Amino acid sequence: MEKTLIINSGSSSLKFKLFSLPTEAVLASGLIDRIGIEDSSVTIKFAGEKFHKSLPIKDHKVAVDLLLKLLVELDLVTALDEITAVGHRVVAGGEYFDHSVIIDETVIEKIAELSELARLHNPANLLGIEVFKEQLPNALAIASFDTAYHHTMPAKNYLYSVPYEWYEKYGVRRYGAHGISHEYVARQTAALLKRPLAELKLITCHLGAGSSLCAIKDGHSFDTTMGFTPLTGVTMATRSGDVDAELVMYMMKKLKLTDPDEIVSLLTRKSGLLGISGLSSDMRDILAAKDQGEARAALAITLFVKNIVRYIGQYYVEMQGLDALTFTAGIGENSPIIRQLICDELAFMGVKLAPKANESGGEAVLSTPDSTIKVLCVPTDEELMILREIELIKLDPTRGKFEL
Ligand SMILES: Nc1ncnc2c1ncn2[C@@H]1O[C@H](COP(=O)(O)OP(=O)(O)O)[C@@H](O)[C@H]1O
Ligand SMILES: CC(=O)OP(=O)(O)O
Ligand SMILES: [Mg+2]
Repeated sequence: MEKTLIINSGSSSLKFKLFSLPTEAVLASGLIDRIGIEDSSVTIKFAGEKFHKSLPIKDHKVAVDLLLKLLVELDLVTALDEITAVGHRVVAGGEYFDHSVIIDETVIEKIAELSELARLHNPANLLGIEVFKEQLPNALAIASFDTAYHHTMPAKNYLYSVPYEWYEKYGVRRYGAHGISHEYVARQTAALLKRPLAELKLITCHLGAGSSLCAIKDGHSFDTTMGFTPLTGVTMATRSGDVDAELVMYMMKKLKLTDPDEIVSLLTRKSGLLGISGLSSDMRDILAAKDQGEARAALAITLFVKNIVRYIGQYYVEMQGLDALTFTAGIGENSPIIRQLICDELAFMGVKLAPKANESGGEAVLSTPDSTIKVLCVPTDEELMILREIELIKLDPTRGKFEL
């Protein structure tokens, strides 16, 4: 049987799905969770069974090695070379990549070159690419980019108000991220609402360790909260979201930092929910701490919600209307309380959640029939999107060609 493996390295996790083609049946799916923090674990579901183990997973290298080992140990493959194609999610594709490509040396070089634009992700993505290339030299390997979906944004939304030459010479612009997820979620939203996607004004809220919102109009990405890098936009697990560029210089002086990487690292790894709460980067821990009366956990949640609502307001005006708001990713899919807190701020606009539907989650409409804007939950499936890219490239390999 021909097996296709899709690898999705997020900032806090490594997810994978093993598919059989042409049926697209999921043979196994797994999550290596809380990479680099306490209580990390691996969970793999296959053939009605569930394998779960808690173990320290300090970085993505350990996670990839563990995945390779478990694929064989759990008999998900008898030999690795049963896997004839591998799809990798890559976060930063910059101006180079507006579609999925077959991975070759030039593609690898460009992904490495773009590492500065996604420091938590591209190095981890490359690691997965290199390990699987070594283990499966004959398998078709493709890369699907988070940024590709946002290539449709108009200049007014992707340009910063900085000297235009910075864009022309250095590619300084908003690239966004999570595009594979936003696209999937938008399609599912239209399907659930039984309306053509092109007619809908949507905001998809991808709320995970990394979080971003996307305004979708005329069936395409119109605006998004992440920018030149995935550091900006809303409050994230360890990322600051939007800050004033001047505070970077100011804090470098105050903290006597000489290397700019150090301050970016503090904004990337020590800020967000972790920075505000001083407790954890994981929303599950923050919610539990809030229930225990921890004031800074409550404050972290308030900031998280406020920043999301601020962008919903912005996109409502930019699109001149809104048909639906869809929640996805780790927090968006699994936290009724966060969905409720966000929708409470929109109650004045006539947004109403149906409590039972919100509690149940899953792929569903969560709002009441009289809500002015539909609210939905759609569990994301970045892996299925990447699989579909592989299927298209197999049918027509010219689709996956990368030319500079
Ligand atoms: N039941 C839950 N309630 C609240 N937050 C959750 C829940 N389950 C997972 N999360 C959050 O989802 C985050 C991971 O989201 P995910 O989209 O998988 O992350 P990644 O950005 O690594 O792809 C975790 O950091 C955690 O904060
Ligand atoms: C781009 C990004 O932040 O991805 P993730 O949420 O998977 O970390
Ligand atoms: Mg993710």
